[in-house]
Amino acid sequence: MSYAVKEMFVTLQGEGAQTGRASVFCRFAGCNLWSGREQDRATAACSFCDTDFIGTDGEGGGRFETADALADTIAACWTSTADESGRRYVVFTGGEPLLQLDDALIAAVKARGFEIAVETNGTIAAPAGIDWVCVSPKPGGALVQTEGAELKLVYPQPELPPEMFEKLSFRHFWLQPMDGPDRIANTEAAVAHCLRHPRWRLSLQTHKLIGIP
Ligand SMILES: C[S@@+](CC[C@H](N)C(=O)[O-])C[C@H]1O[C@@H](n2cnc3c(N)ncnc32)[C@H](O)[C@@H]1O
Ligand SMILES: Nc1nc2[nH]cc(C(=O)O)c2c(=O)[nH]1
Ligand code: SF4
Ligand SMILES: [Mg+2]
Repeated sequence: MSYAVKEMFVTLQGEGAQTGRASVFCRFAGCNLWSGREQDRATAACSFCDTDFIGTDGEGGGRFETADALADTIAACWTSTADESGRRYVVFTGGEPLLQLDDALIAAVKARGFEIAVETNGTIAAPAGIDWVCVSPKPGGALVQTEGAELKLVYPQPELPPEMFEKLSFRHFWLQPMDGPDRIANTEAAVAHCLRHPRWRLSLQTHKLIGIP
């Protein structure tokens, strides 16, 4: 199958337990919970998205006809900045990456020495072979992927109180303040929740704080 990639770049993972880690970000085009058009935002299943994932016109984006072609581009992206001491790491995100990430692409990036992470809304089961699954539940999408490395709940979402998720099989439980007009109040509320409920830790979008992608 072919793959539609909005953009690809090297940066530090900004969120969750892998914060600070050098990563290739491969952002797939398209999502199952929002069209990506502003006129559809209010009625979308996920309405607070901070990302442009429409099309393939971003930096490093494009259409890739084969898994090998995309994996070669990911590997070239890594070597454009990192030395070859190993620790190759690719984060598949989007949009919703599990609409496109398949066994062939997993095998192709693994063959090039990458550890694989995915950022998903949890509405599609993750294929085998992903090393780090981060699930971020959304109100308009039934949760199918109920285990993984970390659950990162954007906070607050009145329909999704943190208690709903505490029994699920994740190693880390994060509250990430919802960015947007209420970011400061949302951050205060997330801090207050983490203080009262120590199972939850605060995840800040550190890349935004320091102005990197
Ligand atoms: C753009 S999404 C793409 C991956 C996938 N569709 C998902 O929702 O997890 C990447 C991460 O950003 C988070 N995110 C999106 N909009 C946000 C916002 N306004 N404030 C904080 N986090 C946000 C998502 O919850 C997810 O953890
Ligand atoms: N630096 C950085 N870290 C991130 N972690 C998750 C992101 C995403 O949009 O999926 C993201 C992103 O867009 N940039
Ligand atoms: S599910 Fe993820 S990519 Fe899709 S609209 Fe929501 S935050 Fe954005
Ligand atoms: Mg982002």
